[in-house]
Amino acid sequence: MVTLYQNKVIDQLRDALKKKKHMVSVTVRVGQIDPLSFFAAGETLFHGQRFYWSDCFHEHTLVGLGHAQVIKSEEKTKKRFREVEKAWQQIVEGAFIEGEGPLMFGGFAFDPMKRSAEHWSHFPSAQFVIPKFLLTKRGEETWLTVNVVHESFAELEKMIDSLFIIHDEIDSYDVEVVEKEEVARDRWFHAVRHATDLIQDGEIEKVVLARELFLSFSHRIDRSHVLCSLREQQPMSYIFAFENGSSCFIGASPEQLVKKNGYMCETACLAGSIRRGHTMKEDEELGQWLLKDDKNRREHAFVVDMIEQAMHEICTEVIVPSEPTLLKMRHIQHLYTPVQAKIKEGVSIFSLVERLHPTPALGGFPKQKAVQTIRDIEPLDRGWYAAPIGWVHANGNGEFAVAIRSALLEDNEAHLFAGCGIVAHSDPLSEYEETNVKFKPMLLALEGGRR
Ligand SMILES: C=C(O[C@H]1C=CC=C(C(=O)O)[C@@H]1O)C(=O)O
Ligand SMILES: [Mg+2]
Repeated sequence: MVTLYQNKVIDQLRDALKKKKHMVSVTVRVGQIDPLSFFAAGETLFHGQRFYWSDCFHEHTLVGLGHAQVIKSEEKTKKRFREVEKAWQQIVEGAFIEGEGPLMFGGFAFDPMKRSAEHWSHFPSAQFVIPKFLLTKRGEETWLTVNVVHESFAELEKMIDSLFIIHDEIDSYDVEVVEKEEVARDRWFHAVRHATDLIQDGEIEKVVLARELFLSFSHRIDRSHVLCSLREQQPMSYIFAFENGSSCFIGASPEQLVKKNGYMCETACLAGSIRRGHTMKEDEELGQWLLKDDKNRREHAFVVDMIEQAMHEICTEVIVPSEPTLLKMRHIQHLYTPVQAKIKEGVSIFSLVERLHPTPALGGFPKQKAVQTIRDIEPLDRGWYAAPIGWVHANGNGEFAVAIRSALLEDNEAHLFAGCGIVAHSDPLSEYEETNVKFKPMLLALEGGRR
């Protein structure tokens, strides 16, 4: 099925390629296409090379298919942020751009110094991709960007045609859990007690400890179905998926790391949690309790203080509300303080990410000691969990979320991750319960249910 815009994109590409630049990026306006159908349309041709992103308002959605170029870093230090930035600048400088321009999507490992698990082997210290096909939906408008490095027209035409085959609604999904294991449960409890000892001895003030659930299912996990459930069930979260080889990192995170739009930037402090109530009255009472609870307010205050300080170093006009409010997701409510600022001249989105990661909502406080403590006592490899994931446009704008409430999928298996902020008066059992609530969004989406 060849439509008007498919012809248009091919014609524009034909002209653009005459410019003999390293990469050609052409964007055309297209009609209404559901981003998830587009993701599903890439299943055969681009399996292992797809990504999906939608922001927490579900107003800005990106779907990438295929790899025009890939930026990878195995650098174990902060240099990885600059390596990625440099490689991206070179690509943008060498590109011929017609229309919106290319963007890249990808993420970073939480702590490249602690890499051990085989299941994370497809996910390096940093990896970003410039897709061959990028669908962008903002509000009611949709664009298709085609990025070409070395591709024949015949191949391109074939690919484009295959992407516009209309897919039926993604319907219900029948899978059963055949195995469920709480990975290193006892060692996690031990780590929490160890952390509270360190805090009480004054060694450290806060540390976030994560645990892992391993699940295997009766059938291969269908990534489009999981995204569809997440999109339906978590309307206030960033929805993301990043395929790499046979693995896919996927999730629905309520936590923004940073957004840059020209000179303006936003970030958010999200820490301190309680479940949702069964009735409106109970929900309201739980929320009020959370707003006043000392232990949760401490967890939250570390994040606000660190982010405020980091922002003052690279921004001006930093606005931080004096009191947190509640951010209510389907299963959980959090203490939430949004932050806005004006970025100083020359500060890129990469420097913002480098400065902020990991905030005390994911690492702890002080930062270096917290990361070292996690490295020493947490019984798992976080891989890309709790690390920055997001996009950067050729114009320097971009947005990153913190990849929590997430899972790593391979075939019929899933590794789920959830953590909690440990402070002086943390009770191991309540922290354990808190992580159980944080597992729920992914569990529900994987099981395909509607609880
Ligand atoms: C580390 C996670 O959550 C963080 C974000 C919000 C609230 C948190 C908390 O209350 O402990 C955590 O700091 C996770 O979901 O895996
Ligand atoms: Mg907590």
